[in-house]
Amino acid sequence: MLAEALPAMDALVPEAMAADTSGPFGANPDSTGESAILVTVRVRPFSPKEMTLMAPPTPGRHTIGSNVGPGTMGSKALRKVVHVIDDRILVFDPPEEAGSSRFAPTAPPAQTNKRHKDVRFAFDRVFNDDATQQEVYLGTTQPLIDAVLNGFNSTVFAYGATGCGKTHTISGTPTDPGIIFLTMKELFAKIHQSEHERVVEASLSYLEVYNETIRDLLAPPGATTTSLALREDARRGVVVAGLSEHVPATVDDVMELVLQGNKNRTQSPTEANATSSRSHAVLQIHIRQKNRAGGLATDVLTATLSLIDLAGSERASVSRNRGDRLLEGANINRSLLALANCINALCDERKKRHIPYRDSKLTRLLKFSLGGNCRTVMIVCCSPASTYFEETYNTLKYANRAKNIKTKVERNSESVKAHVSQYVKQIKEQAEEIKRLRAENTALRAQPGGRGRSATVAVEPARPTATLQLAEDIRNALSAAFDTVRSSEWEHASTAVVADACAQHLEILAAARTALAGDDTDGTAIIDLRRALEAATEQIAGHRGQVGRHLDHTTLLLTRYRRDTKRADYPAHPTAGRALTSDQKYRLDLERRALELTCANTRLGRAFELSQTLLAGLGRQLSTALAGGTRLLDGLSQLLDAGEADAVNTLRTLYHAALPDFQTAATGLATIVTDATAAGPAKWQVAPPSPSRAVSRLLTVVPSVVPSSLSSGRTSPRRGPAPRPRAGTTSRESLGLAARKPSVRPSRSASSSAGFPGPVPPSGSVVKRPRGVLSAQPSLENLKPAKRPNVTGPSSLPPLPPPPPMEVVKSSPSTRRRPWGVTPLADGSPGASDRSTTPPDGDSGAEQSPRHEPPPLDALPARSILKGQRSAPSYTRPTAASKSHSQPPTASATANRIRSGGPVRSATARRRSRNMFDPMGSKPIAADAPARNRMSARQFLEAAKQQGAADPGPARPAQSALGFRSVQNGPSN
Ligand SMILES: Nc1ncnc2c1ncn2[C@@H]1O[C@H](COP(=O)(O)OP(=O)(O)OP(=O)(O)O)[C@@H](O)[C@H]1O
Repeated sequence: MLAEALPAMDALVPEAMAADTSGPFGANPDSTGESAILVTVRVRPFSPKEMTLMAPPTPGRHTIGSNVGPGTMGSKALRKVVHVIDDRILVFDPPEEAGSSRFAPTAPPAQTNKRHKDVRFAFDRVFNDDATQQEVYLGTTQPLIDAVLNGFNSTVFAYGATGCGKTHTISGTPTDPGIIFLTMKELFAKIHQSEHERVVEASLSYLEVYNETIRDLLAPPGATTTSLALREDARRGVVVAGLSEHVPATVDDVMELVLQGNKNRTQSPTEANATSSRSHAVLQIHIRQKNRAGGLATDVLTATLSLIDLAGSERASVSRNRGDRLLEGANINRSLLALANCINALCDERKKRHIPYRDSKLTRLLKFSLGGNCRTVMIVCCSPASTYFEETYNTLKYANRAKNIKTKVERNSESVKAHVSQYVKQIKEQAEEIKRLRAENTALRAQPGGRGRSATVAVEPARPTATLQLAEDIRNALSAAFDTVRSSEWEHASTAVVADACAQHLEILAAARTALAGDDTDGTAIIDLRRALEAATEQIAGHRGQVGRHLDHTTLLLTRYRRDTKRADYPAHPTAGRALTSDQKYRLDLERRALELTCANTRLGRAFELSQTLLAGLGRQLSTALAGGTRLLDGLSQLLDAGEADAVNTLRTLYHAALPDFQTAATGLATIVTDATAAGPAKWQVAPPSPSRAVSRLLTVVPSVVPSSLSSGRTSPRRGPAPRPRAGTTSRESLGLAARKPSVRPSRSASSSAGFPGPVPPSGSVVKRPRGVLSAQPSLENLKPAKRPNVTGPSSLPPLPPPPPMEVVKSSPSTRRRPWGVTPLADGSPGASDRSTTPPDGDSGAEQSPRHEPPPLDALPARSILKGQRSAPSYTRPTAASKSHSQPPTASATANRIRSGGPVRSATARRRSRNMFDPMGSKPIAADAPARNRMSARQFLEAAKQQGAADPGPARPAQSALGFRSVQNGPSN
């Protein structure tokens, strides 16, 4: 009859309610990761007390307790206010007769004046009073177990008025266990099943919220149990500080802990419920799992399953509580009201911006279950009796509202990159386990009948030799299958490591390319560098493609081989199940486990070995990069030695752009070497290579290359115009540095036709940089013009002749000559200007400045020019006294030291700079490269000679060997 009435009932259900019933488990997230809270209702049977107030008893009706007698009908007569229609729909307070007529259409309608609410509710699942614990478990919590094992947080909470069956549903009784036990049983069974593939760690905590304080229900003896603090953690959500965590090994351990916690839970008899829970109890199981087979990066899945038994709401008038009970009741009601407010706000788009979670401890605890990353199931418990009329109605209303709450579900997966030292640890652990398993197996083999095994395994009568043979065959098949797997895994692991390295390489190159992208494109060397970088990127991308394909292939092979191992195992054998003794099965299990571990170990070993090799390779690459960097620095310092203003400005920019890359490379190198060192010796597999000598050497020089200001928030280089010379100093022009304004870049043809800009030092002279240029190395902002005597005001000065990039003094080793305009201080360091200083040879005729007189060109060895002040006599080398208030070493000196690995330049470095003027020094110079890059020292001198002879005029634009033009404008009026 009920079934006949159903279509009619369906038609009566409002659309809005019916719409939410799609799919029994709305807890599954949709494509946006949103998951509606699954709301289920459980109607408990009438209690014996309620039964006594009811009449007449319905035959076959379920009651709580078996010795319930028929009740009497009177003024206090109870009626049933909740009618379950089907597993989705219930009706609250239908008119008794109308309700009856609905269920029994043939019955005549009775007359009644009483108004009934007659509200129909649709939920994701409705359990009638005859539903068993198992049914409730299957319909609510069971689907969450897979979710938890897949890394999704999940919560189940029971909600309802006092005495409506929340504790019964969540905890149950020893004879009729509830959701906690059933969940744990299945969870642990699943963990056990996957133990060969995954390492699963389960821990458990149990707390109660009593009178707005949080107490640990499983606190170790002596530990404080009261008032634990709640904290919010961005990663783990809400965390209770100081809560004890327990690691149960079996489901029995879990039950023992839960029972112990329940004993500690605050429970008191009330008018409404003899075993009323006076607190909200929260049991949390934290699962953390990762694959046994370690790879380069291991995915770690974490999830928390919370099972919550809320305290029930109660009306003081009904419960007639006094004293402590009254206070408890008030607190319970307050927190449940806060919960109801949160539910309201979560369902109301206008209020969604502020959810009042902070109003109670309970709502703070449930914050992520209601509005966060969690799949949530709400079990609403209600009594069918009319004594609970208001409570049940309110409960159902809130439950109906809660259906609209959506949580955002995300998988808690984090990828943990395996450190080389982790491989070592894992390999060691697994090697020990293999050893132990093999030893156990051997011991078992040595004892026919398997009597040596643990007492838990029953001793079975010896089987005929045929079964022994069968076991042996299976064992051989297993070994063979695992051998294939092992070699395949070996290859797979290698490919995976290479693929990973490729990806990292590409990342590094991409970063370098981005860094270069913003550079001054006029520097040909930079353009070439960028091209080289792009070519390398393409090459590696191609390589990665190949490796990727290979990886796919090895993955396929591996899957196939692993399937073969399963086939070789004894459960797959048609007769093995019956023929083998449990001892034999046990041994085969051991064998399989040992083989699995051997495979994993081989794979790890391979990954470790390859990682080490790649790290060493990367170290080498970085050291090459650093060496390239030092050559770049060297080139820059040479250009700076040339003292041309445009070159200085451009190079300053380039130089500062290069420094951060340099620092990154240096830091990367340091990390690699630290990693390689930290890995420690892995004697049984491969010894980690010690950092190469080159790498160590580079490490020692890195700090001197990267200015300390960079590592501690570098002050940004001055990129604007150079500081104006202070009054009393000579203008830039007078120092031979070009004015900034007319920074016209030369065309290529102009640059090739232009020659050496200024005079060349005479034979037997050494070239000295004007004091102040590169005075503090390597940051160019320290570049200041040397102080010159303030001869006249700028406006009265006639145009100056082109200034020399370097100052020249005689290079007689015995004679220490001061450069023009520089007087050594008493301590021997270069000092103030001194016009009275005897000018160098050949300077005597110069009216304005003797230093402008070109010395005989051919007298100067090319090396002297190219090396600048490096070959200067002791003047440039500071004395002990000057070192003490020390200038940092010059850029070229540092670069030189890095390049040569010490204070002495290598023969190669000297030869290179003698033969070819390649400021970047990092690439072979192509035959068709621009002339400025191909100019040898000899050509350089020739050009300079011609230029010097052809046009010594003072106002000629100067052109450096790199093509940067220094425009000599003369003082402006
Ligand atoms: N489905 C059911 N089947 C049999 N007995 C039930 C069922 N639900 C509840 N009971 C019984 O009803 C009584 C009250 O239930 P329970 O203690 O679980 O209520 P509660 O909602 O937890 O109350 P409180 O909020 O006060 O703790 C208990 O004796 C319990 O065994």
